[in-house]
Order: sequence, then structure tokens, then C-alpha cells
Amino acid sequence: MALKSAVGYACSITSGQKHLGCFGVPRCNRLQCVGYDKKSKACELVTRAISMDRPQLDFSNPDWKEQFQEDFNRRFNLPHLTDVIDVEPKPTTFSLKSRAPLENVNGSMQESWNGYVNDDDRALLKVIKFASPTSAGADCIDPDCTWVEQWVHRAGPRKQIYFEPQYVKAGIVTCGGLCPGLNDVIRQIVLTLEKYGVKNIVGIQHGFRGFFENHLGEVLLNRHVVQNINLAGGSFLGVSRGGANISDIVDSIQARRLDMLFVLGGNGTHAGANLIHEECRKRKLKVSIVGVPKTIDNDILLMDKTFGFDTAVEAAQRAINSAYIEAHSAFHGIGLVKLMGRSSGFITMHASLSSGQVDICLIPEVPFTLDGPNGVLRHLEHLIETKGFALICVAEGAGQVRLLPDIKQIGFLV
Ligand SMILES: Nc1ncnc2c1ncn2[C@@H]1O[C@H](COP(=O)(O)OP(=O)(O)O)[C@@H](O)[C@H]1O
Ligand SMILES: O=P(O)(O)OC[C@H]1O[C@](O)(COP(=O)(O)O)[C@@H](O)[C@@H]1O
Repeated sequence: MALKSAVGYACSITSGQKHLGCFGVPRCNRLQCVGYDKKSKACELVTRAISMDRPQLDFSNPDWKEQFQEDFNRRFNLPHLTDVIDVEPKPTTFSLKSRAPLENVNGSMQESWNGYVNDDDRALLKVIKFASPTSAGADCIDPDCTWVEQWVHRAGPRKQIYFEPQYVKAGIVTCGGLCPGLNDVIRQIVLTLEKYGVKNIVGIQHGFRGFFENHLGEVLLNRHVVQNINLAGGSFLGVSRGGANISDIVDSIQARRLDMLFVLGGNGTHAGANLIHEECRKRKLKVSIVGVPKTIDNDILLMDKTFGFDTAVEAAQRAINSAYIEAHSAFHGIGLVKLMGRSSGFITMHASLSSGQVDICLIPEVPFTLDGPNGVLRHLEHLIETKGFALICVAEGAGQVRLLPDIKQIGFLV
């Protein structure tokens, strides 16, 4: 985490692509990120569901690759904090010296402590070059599956920061539903802020509500307070849903003299964070709004893994094991486990792969048929005939279009 930057993700999505009678393999489907949209000179903090919809490209045009890359760079470019607020750089107070020093060949210790992330560092988004559109899991841009480099910003501590840690007041708020790992994130934000030298850290209670309900006071946070909160579930600060008045929140941010606000939450929370940022900009406040995406679904493109995902996969193992035992013991038993994931199958796919017991895995990303020679039911029949039992693991959103063809119209799919 770098104090200078409101946001910065740089990772790659890797989706396991082992075949296990899986009816589909999730590709990165939903992409949500918070960033500064450089193109619009206003540099707004934008919370957006960026679809992987590609620009209309004419592949017969020899320049199509450049056009694609231009568009990609435009969408993934993050302007610098200094493009948004008027702040001066200063040397970082984040010390890399807690890391072991490197030894020179002659045994002496190196004087330089290289280890900061350069603003121009990039991570390669797609690491597989598919030879053909029919390669397993192929995700091609053009019909020939041409390799196109897609680079994104690399996250990490920078040599320069833009706030004076000793004067900074930082706030942390957790909104929306619960997700395993919230306390770990709160704890780590506090520990890292302290590492930079920030002493004034507060928690806002029960989501955005804590900004405008007077009986919900600030919670003072420091390493002693947060030391063991990762051992408990839920959110140490409490969460809430429900309407929030952005102007009231920003009034409160102003009154509390917050310089930075770490907002942990999902889609709704980030929509709120975006509006808070816009309002701060309108009022010319030098406040950094930092979005920390929370989803157990792991369906955020620029992140290797979202927090809570591992726990969800691990917790699913117990259900899968129990269903396996039931199915295995019963005559022609069929075990059916439904896991979370309304529009993403990462939890179901990873839980299925790691359990080693699942015969059929159904996820929302990949359409399937129930009937017919290639349908799920025929395969199920085959399993019963051959091994005598079967275990199915299904993501809650799998096949929803089949069950309710008009579902798009009522807004469940975005
Ligand atoms: N479109 C929106 N604009 C502004 N604030 C929003 C919006 N959607 C949700 N919020 C706020 O974000 C908080 C959390 O949103 P919610 O949808 O409940 O959870 P999540 O962040 O997990 O999607 C709510 O307290 C709500 O006030
Ligand atoms: O029914 P709801 O509350 O709208 O949410 C369902 C979604 O919430 C989840 O259970 C968890 O999603 P998040 O972790 O992104 O909040 C998803 O698996 C599911 O798609």
C-alpha cells in the first residue's frame, strides 16, 4: 500500500483450467476497478464495471493491434495523484530496511535498498499465448488468436509519497455485507500506516452510517488495538447497508479532518466511494479515497485473488465432503452442493478442483444443456451406471438463464 496513491492494482488473473468433467471454466468475467480516468481531464475517481467488451475492431486493418492496445491503455491507465489533487512529493517514510540487506560479492552489505516500485513498472495481464481459438480456455482477440501484450500498473510502495504521515488522519470504514478477512485487512492497513509514521488512525463504525449517526463514535486504531482482530470473524468496525447521503458523509469527513479514507466494500460501497471522491473534489478537499474491493467471488480482473475467496473455498470443502460421503454410501446416490457465486464460478471451480471428489461442476460463465446426448443429465446417468454415484457442485448462478430466460430484463445479469 502506498500512501501517495489512491488506488493501484497490478496483478494478473489466472484461472485454473484443469479439466474435470467441469462444464466450463471461468474466465475473468466481471471487472470492477476503481481508478482515475485520465482521458477525461477531470480525472474523476471512477467506480465502474468495465466489461471486457472490446472496441469494434476491423481485423483486416493492419493497425488493429495498435488500436486495441490504445484502447486498452486508455481504460487501464491510472493518472497520478498529483493530477487530481495539489500535493507535493516527499521522500517516503516507509522503510525497506526491515528487509534483509543484500550482500555484495565481497561480502559487504549493499548501501542501496532498491525495492520500491517504479511508477513505470507494469505487470503483464495475460500470460498465456493461445495458439488457436480452440485451445483450452482460449480467450482470443482476433480470429487468429494473435498475441497482444496487455500491461497494467504494478502496485507497491513508491519512493515518494504525497502526504506528511505525522499530520495525516486516516479513516477506515467497512460497508456492505460481511466477507472473511475484513479484520485482516483493517489490521494490515493500520500496521502499514503506522509503518509510514501515521499516528492518527480511526475506524468509522457500521459503514457509511457511522459518518452521520452521532451515537456511532470514531474508534481509535493502533497496532495494540488491532493486534488480534484477525482471529475473530466479522468486521471489528461493524458493517451496514442502506442509504447514505454523500453530502453528509463529506461534511463529516471535513469535520473530522480526515486526509485519507480507506473504504472496504463491494460494488455499492465503491459507487459510494466514487461519489464521496467527486464531492471532495468539488469542495477542493485534499482527501484520498482508497477503495479496497471486497468480494469472496474473486471476480475482479486486476487482482490475483480477492480476500475472503480462499476462506470460501476452504469452507466449501466441508459441504463437498459431507455430500460425497452421503452420495457414496447411498445406492445410486447423487450429492448436490450449491455454492455462492451468482455471476462467477471461481469458488465452485476451485472448490471442485481442490476436493478431487466432484464429478460435475456447473458455473454461470459457461452455458450447458440439461437434456440431450451432451446434456448434464445424460452424463449423470452415465456416472450412476458406471461408478454408482455422483457428486455435483453448482454455483448459485449456474444455468440461471435457462431457468428464467427473461432474467436479463429484470436486471439480474449485468
Ligand atoms: N449507487 C450507490 N451510490 C452511493 N452509495 C451507494 C450506492 N450503492 C450502495 N451505496 C452505499 O454503499 C453501502 C454498501 O452497499 P451495499 O450495496 O449494501 O454493499 P456492497 O458494497 O457489498 O455492494 C451502503 O451503505 C450504501 O449506502
Ligand atoms: O443475493 P445477494 O445478496 O445480492 O448477493 C449474492 C452474491 O453475493 C455473494 O454471495 C458474495 O458476493 P460478494 O462477496 O461480492 O459480496 C455472491 O456469491 C453472490 O453472487
